[in-house]
Amino acid sequence: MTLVLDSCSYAYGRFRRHPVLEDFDYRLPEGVTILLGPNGAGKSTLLKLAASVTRPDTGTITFDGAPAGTAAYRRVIAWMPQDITRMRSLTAREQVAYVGWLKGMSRTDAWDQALDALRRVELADQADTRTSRLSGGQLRRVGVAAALVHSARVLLLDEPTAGMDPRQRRVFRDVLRGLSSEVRVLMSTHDVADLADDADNVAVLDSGRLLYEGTSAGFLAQAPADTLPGRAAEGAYTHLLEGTPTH
Ligand SMILES: Nc1ncnc2c1ncn2[C@@H]1O[C@H](COP(=O)(O)OP(=O)(O)OP(=O)(O)O)[C@@H](O)[C@H]1O
Repeated sequence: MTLVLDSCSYAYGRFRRHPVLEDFDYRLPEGVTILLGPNGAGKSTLLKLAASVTRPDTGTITFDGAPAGTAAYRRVIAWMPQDITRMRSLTAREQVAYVGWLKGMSRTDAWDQALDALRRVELADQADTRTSRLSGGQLRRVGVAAALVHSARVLLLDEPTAGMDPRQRRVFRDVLRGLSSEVRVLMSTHDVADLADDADNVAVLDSGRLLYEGTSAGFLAQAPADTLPGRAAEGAYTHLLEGTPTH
């Protein structure tokens, strides 16, 4: 029972001849999977397709048989976009509750769970602050809270730790560790070293192709023998990219 992309292709409007993803197959494994890849590799596009905010040109996306775009699918999938919108007149709690309501929660549940989700990312003290007044890092925590509010089965997080200070990164990692084992996470990041150790799985995307997909241990084992201690994740990532003709 998971998120499955089957033979998906997608190209942006004016660039039909250059699809970002072509005949792309992916099955989200259990646990936390980090999605790595250089700028422009297609990570955000993949996450947007999986979140059903964008439809593939061809191919299918399903969760437990429910097609992307249906209410049943949207209810179990949470998405944190790379650029979180500041809903100007809304407070942090209202913005998180609004996402919960859009996902089918009752107003009361969404309101209650919003505060709980803000607590989990240590932002409860800013619950009544308008999102237009929050810092960039605080806004990302609102984004994480919004992904947590409706108890989704799959969290799709686009660079969730970008702009967070080191303490908040740690809080975020604790949030990941505290998730139920039934929740699967796919999150893009450029923080290879930070997260490869915490993730169960790693996927490396380059020019719309998966260069690696497997366990974190298998990923770290890709590092060349002369990699400096503590640099295995960076070594593995660089090695995988350098092994392709485009780099
Ligand atoms: N709205 C858009 N219109 C046209 N092309 C786009 C659009 N968004 C992304 N692209 C192109 O699609 C490709 C993949 O972009 P995408 O944002 O998915 O990459 P990414 O791996 O998330 O990159 P980054 O690490 O910089 O966030 C890039 O070539 C990008 O220029």
